[in-house]
Amino acid sequence: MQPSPWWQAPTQAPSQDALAAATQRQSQLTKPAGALGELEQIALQLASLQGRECPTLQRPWISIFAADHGIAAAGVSAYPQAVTAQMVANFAHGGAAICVLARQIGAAFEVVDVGVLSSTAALPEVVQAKVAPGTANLLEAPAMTEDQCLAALAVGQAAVARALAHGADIFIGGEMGIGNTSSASALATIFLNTEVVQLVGPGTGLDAAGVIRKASLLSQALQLHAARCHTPLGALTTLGGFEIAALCGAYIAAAQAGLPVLVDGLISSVAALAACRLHAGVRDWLIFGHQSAEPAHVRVLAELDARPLLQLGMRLGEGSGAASAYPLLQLACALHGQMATFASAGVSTRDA
Ligand SMILES: Cc1cc2ncn([C@H]3O[C@H](COP(=O)(O)O)[C@@H](O)[C@H]3O)c2cc1C
Ligand SMILES: O=C(O)c1cccnc1
Repeated sequence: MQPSPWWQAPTQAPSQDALAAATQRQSQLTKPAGALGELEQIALQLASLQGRECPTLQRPWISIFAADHGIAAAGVSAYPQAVTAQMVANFAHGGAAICVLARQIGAAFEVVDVGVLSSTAALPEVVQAKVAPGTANLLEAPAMTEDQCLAALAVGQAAVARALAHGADIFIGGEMGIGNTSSASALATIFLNTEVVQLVGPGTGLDAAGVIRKASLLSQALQLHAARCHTPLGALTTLGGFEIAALCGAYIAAAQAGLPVLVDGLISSVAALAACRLHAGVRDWLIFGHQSAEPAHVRVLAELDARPLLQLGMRLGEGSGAASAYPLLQLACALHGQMATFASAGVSTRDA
């Protein structure tokens, strides 16, 4: 008998005792019950994930997974495929939006080549983990083989191991891959059991005609591959990108290690949905940073029963929405841990 794969191993269980203690504490803080809204919920979730009444966050970690997509050859992006590798260099040199955000929030930052078409080996800052130089064009063939998909999942697992070795207390995954809104929309179509035209959007900035063409191409690809997409792993293998599979593997590994995850936009959320379909225990460990302007995101978030913290009209990826939401998590922890109680401050309670 084959041993079970690592990604099926148990995830950690959030602490119900810590949740109860944090809920009790929150009821005593000097504010009307519920008045801090989602910040209260975030503090409670983090308490249950960290197993203590008063959670803190000090060491955020960001891994950006970069990979190319064969379907980019069909002109489904507003930008050329070469931008993937060019942006990897930009990440390595600290010039991308996520690099600025990482510095602002004091996050450790790495970029991982999990499948960029050209070599990134000349950039010493880039973690070399290339599964293959880009996926196949899913208009013609499955994006990857199952072995490649498993290898990409393991690239995410290895990133979480580096985060843990660093002492990270929250994991942010990001992605870079021209064409990956196509891959993500196709995957979401399968996971949401809907029509691709309901989900497809402009990505980097297609015009209306471009979006219609993208939907039509993806609809063809989904017809071609329908028989392969009946299992979560089959769908991920057939329609995914290497960076999406790596994010998926990272989310599973984080949940197994008890490391909270802050999820980014559409592409990251599709990877999170794939992770939850592969392993339902992942969901407890996910916090959702923002709702992207890419139209499919709101649907994917609803499927995950997620309430994102921010809605800023961002549609970048790279982990940027998650990194932007991180300061709110810190504020939630500070409020929860530092506010006075009704008793300590001598403030009358509601029923007094
Ligand atoms: C300069 C530049 C920087 C980016 N950073 C993230 N993306 C984002 O855009 C891509 C997905 O959109 P589509 O499917 O339309 O290609 C991904 O690489 C994503 O991370 C970028 C895109 C560009 C052009
Ligand atoms: O929401 C995202 O992750 C996103 C949207 C558009 C382009 N790239 C990423």
